[in-house]
Amino acid sequence: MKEKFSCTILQSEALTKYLLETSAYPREHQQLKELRQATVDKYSHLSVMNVPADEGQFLSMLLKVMNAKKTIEVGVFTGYSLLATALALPDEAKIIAIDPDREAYEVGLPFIEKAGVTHKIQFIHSDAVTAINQLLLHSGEEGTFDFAFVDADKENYINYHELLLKVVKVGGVIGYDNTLWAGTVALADEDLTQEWKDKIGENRIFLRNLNTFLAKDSRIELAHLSIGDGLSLCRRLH
Ligand SMILES: C[S@@+](CC[C@H](N)C(=O)[O-])C[C@H]1O[C@@H](n2cnc3c(N)ncnc32)[C@H](O)[C@@H]1O
Repeated sequence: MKEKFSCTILQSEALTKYLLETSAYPREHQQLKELRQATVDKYSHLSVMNVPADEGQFLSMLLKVMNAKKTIEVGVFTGYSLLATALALPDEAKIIAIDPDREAYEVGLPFIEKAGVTHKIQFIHSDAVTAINQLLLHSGEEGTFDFAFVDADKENYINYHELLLKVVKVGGVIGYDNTLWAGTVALADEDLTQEWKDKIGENRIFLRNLNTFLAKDSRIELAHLSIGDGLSLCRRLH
């Protein structure tokens, strides 16, 4: 039987709604709420690109437990995960945020400003491979970042991995978002309707390749989580 298209990887849409409405939305920061709503108003169905509130809260807790002070964000869009990160980090923190789409970032910027965390963020208007290479060549900051969050072009995740393993310190963590790609990484081609195929494109294949690669990579400790749309956490070992 062909699967019906759904962005949730939980058992049902109702369970996703329950989780968000019971535990996540009541604790969501006011500026995160407003940023999410502004994203829906401006981008309608593309607003699903924001990480969901429960994942934002997970990232926030992880960063605090790690005592993170320096992070890099690859793929910003309107900045939901960026704002969640900026709110979690201490005042002296530094976040490098990279995206070739400045317009989307500017949709979220008023909420980042209202939250009083703009001073922690350095936005780089660029594709991330170029920007990270520049950072590695010129900044002297190689191996100094506590955390990297990647939520961008899926075909480049494997390239980001090589670069970011140089950017994060030993013991630092890289998070790759969407690594279960709405559950489609587990489906055979014949299980996919045309609607699914149109929506998921080739990303399912890129992410499958990434998942297989990360599972074998002895340079990292891996935790592949079924939160949001799948989140792979990679801790640099040496
Ligand atoms: C899923 S959205 C990020 C959503 C964000 N994490 C949030 O919670 O709002 C993906 C973003 O990746 C960006 N992107 C695409 N190609 C990129 C590249 N080569 N380098 C950096 N960012 C890229 C897109 O412009 C888009 O804004």
